Amino acid sequence: MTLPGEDLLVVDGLTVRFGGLTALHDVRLSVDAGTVVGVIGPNGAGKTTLFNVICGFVRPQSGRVVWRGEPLVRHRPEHLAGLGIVRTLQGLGLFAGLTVLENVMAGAGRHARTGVLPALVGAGRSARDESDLAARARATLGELGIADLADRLPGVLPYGVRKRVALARALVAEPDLLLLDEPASGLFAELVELSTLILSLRRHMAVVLVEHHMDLVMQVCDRVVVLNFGEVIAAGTPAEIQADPRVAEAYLGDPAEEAPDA
Ligand SMILES: Nc1ncnc2c1ncn2[C@@H]1O[C@H](COP(=O)(O)OP(=O)(O)OP(=O)(O)O)[C@@H](O)[C@H]1O
Repeated sequence: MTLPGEDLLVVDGLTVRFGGLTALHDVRLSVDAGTVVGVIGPNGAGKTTLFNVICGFVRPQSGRVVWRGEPLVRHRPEHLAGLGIVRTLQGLGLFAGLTVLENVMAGAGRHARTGVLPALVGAGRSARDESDLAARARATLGELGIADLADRLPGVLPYGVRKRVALARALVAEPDLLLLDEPASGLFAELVELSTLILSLRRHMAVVLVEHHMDLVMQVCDRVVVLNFGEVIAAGTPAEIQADPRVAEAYLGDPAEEAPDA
């Protein structure tokens, strides 16, 4: 158990190159238990690459990811849930042939005693495990206001509801660190609820939030890290970031983006 205020995750001097392109250059950040850290920056700044390194999808040329004081060495995405780290995907990644409830149960991660495939069909879990997990999955759907949709297939549901299902699947794993990849995209009416939810998560886990929606970032984050062309150009509280001229300048170069003081 990591206590509030302790570094849960440290990203130390990460550099990632794709051919001649430097996607991340000497990136450092740390995430304390019980905090929400925002990672923002214009398109192509390196936010997704940073998540991909933390998750083990991309190997850095140099630098390291330290989890609970231990460097993650050759870790792979499938090991993450066992470590207590869960990521939501921009593309949602729900299983079309499984109900909402089954999709959420498939996220049980380190609490499932078996691998993903047996877990999907329920093999290898006792009836007791199965019913405990189903109860937890239903409770999580209830917290997100969609318990009544447990038996539906995700494909027939609106995008905003599918996003909640994907979030429920991440939360049912009870991670210590949740990597949230653009949770607000495609949501318009539900931003207040989303910010309330993210703030409530801090009681149980740390959150790293990649998000273009600046109102949400500024409302929910304890600290914000700003990437531009793969480098950290600013880090601080939301108020410090909003007042930082380097940040405004980075966004002004990209009129399609929403600047932090918008
Ligand atoms: N697999 C890859 N191969 C080559 N270049 C890549 C690869 N992944 C990312 N890049 C490049 O690395 C840079 C950083 O991309 P990344 O997707 O991390 O940025 P981002 O901040 O997440 O952008 P966005 O906000 O548009 O999602 C970009 O120039 C991108 O084109």
